[in-house]
Amino acid sequence: MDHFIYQDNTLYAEGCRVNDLAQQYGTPLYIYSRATLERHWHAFNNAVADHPHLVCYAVKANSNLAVLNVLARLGSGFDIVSGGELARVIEAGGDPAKVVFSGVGKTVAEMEKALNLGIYCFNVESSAELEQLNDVAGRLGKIAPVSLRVNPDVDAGTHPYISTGLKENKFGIAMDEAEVVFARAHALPHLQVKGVDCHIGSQLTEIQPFLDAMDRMLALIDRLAEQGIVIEHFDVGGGLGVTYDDETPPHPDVYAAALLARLGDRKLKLIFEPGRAIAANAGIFVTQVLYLKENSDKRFAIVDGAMNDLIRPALYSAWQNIIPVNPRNEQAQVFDIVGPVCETGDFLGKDRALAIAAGDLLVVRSSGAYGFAMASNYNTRPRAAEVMVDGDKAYLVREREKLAQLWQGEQLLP
Ligand SMILES: Cc1ncc(COP(=O)(O)O)c(C=O)c1O
Ligand SMILES: N[C@@H](CCCC[NH3+])C(=O)O
Repeated sequence: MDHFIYQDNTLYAEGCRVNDLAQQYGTPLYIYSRATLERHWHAFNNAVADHPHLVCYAVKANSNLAVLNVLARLGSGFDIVSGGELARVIEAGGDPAKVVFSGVGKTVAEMEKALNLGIYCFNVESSAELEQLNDVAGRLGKIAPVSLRVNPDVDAGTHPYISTGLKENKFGIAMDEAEVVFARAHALPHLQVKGVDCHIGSQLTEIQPFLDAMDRMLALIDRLAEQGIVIEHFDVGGGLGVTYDDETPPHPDVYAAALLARLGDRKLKLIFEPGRAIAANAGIFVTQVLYLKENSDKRFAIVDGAMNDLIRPALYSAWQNIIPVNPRNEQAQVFDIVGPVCETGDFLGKDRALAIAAGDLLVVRSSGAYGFAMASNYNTRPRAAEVMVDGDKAYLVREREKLAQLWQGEQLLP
């Protein structure tokens, strides 16, 4: 069930009118639906049913504290990639014992913090990181739980910028080195080998690449067992795609069933790191049309939201649906929806057929993941406010930045 639907010619976010939220909090504005976040998380968690597992929401997709808090209350785990994300998970009430720490560049300070909090596992991405983690753990008198992220060299069939599982990508340990690095991890005194991890990319709409990666990982796990290295969990990463346009990604039930079938009778605990599948369609981005403008071959709608707020169209040529909050019963015309930022790449959508006038509100759908999380202050624009709706209530979960806040900590020369 969609929680962003029209009633009486006006768009609602759950029980709240988007017009009212835009009026109250101003635009550009992100709106998230608690019910959708919960439904998506349960869809994942229920898909794996009673097989031992942990759903670790990928915080990078949307790290708003209220979003994290909604998921923490469901008992979610979290996949983090920085000390900042770890701090936010803790602030939001997340359980550090359900945190996995991914990323190719963990610093000593981040390792210390995570060890002191007692996270579930470090997903280690190189031999150098492994040695560093062993040293840090030894210094703190701790044993670091580790999983090695192995690069399976499979083509995820997604945008090259968000494909991570090919051998030319910077992520993970090469398959042909994996056994040597596992043996080293096993031998190091301040590490405990727990798992094998892989993540092959984002916005995957087919199951096959996941299964190809899994087959390679399971073969590795079997070879490790022969060497006496017992693996407790297999972290399948994130990457399950969503529908932005006409994509038909597998439902979590189908995806999980396919993975479980591949597992056979192995007793491995499964860890999932979904980000987009939970957050993308739980959020919308609301922007107001400032001006309409026409030149000899293009019609533009200049809106108050821009690439600094939502960079996916500019960065990946990503297509996200753009709809009016109050549809007009008039002839549609074709517009490029562009922001005020001084870049030709500053567009939210191109060639969209819409009936609109200055002052109208537009919604960019599927903006809950990699929307606000990738926002910047480019062109010294304050970042948008964020609102969470819960039935007919709405909560401001992050204020719009004020210009003065942008200058916090900045100084003139003496
Ligand atoms: C290690 C890791 N885990 C999980 C994710 C989340 O991916 P997605 O949002 O596609 O589920 C990412 C991002 O691609 C990632 O790099
Ligand atoms: N930011 C990307 C996804 C990257 C996933 C992070 N590993 C997107 O918006 O599609």
